[in-house]
Amino acid sequence: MSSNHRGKLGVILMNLGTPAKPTAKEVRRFLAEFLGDRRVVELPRALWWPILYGIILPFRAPRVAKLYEEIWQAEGSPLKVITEKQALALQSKFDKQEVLVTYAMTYGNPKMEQRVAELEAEGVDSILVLPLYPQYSATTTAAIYDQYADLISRQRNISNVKIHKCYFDREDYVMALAQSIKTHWQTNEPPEKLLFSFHGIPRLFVERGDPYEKHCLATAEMVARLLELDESRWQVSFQSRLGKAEWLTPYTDLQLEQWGKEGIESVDVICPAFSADCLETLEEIDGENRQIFLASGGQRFGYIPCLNDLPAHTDMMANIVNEYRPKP
Ligand SMILES: C=CC1=C(C)c2cc3[nH]c(cc4nc(cc5[nH]c(cc1n2)c(C)c5CCC(=O)O)C(CCC(=O)O)=C4C)c(C)c3C=C
Ligand SMILES: [Fe+2]
Ligand SMILES: [Fe+2]
Repeated sequence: MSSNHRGKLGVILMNLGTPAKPTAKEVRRFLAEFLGDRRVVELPRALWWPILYGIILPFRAPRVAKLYEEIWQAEGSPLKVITEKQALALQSKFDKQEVLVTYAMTYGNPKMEQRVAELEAEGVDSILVLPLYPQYSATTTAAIYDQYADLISRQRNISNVKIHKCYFDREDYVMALAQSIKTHWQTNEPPEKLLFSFHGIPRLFVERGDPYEKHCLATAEMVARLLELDESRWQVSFQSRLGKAEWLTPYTDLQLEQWGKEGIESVDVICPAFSADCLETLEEIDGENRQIFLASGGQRFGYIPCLNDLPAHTDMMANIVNEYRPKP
């Protein structure tokens, strides 16, 4: 190795995963893997398996498959299509001899283990796993750490992997969000209310120590401050709850319904916990929740897309990558 050799870094962008096809069979396969993870559902297995296999999978898979069908693109599920674009955009920032970028999914394919093996075969000296979850939660980010722990538990000479835990308060991340909102307001009149809708998690997880809620509130506050928004103009809410237990509140759908009924005419919704548009944003927010707001009296509903492959998002990822590059 020459004295100025920095070492070749592999980068794996990681997101949650998505079904391979919008069919009941593939959605069932995906949900079984995802909802079978103890990080996602903590109930004792003896209690959870009968509910999952007896009720949730048989009823939810065909229903959710139809929703996936509505958003499916020619190249596949939006989450996967966008993650591929993000990896390509990030790769374009680096010489492949120095930084090699790929992506993986926690559930479904491609898996982290496969990508680590591919990158090692390409001769990388170390690997950065970048979970594309700005706000840390045990339900998402820790599941990635578990997969890494499982991988190295089967290795003698363990892979040289670092994982970037979270980036909810990075200046370049909150600036990218603020900029995307400003851009939206250049072509759409700013609304009466801006709603920051984050994916929910059960309240009990937060009570047991998950910092996710704090991270979400911090992100929203930083963005609102950058936009110089008065407190009365913005609000945080949580979406996508599942089951009967209490999740983080206020719930996005109920908040929008209440605003519609109270005479709020215009709302914009942004979903900062999602780094790529997916079922939960395109169908649940831009579809279902739009209808809820309009049906309860609202007049104008705007959806501000995720950061996806926006240049500011790619720049932020490149900044994180540079922080992990070995010094020359
Ligand atoms: C117990 C259930 C769930 C927890 C906890 C949860 C946390 C969580 N999820 C995301 C990001 C995404 N979730 C997505 C889909 C999705 N999420 C759940 C359940 C929980 N999520 C389900 C059952 C599904 C599948 C769809 C459905 O059946 O409703 C996705 C999108 C996948 C796609 O294919 O488009 C993402 C992304 C976060 C960030 C999070 C906690 C912080
Ligand atoms: Fe989810
Ligand atoms: Fe949903």
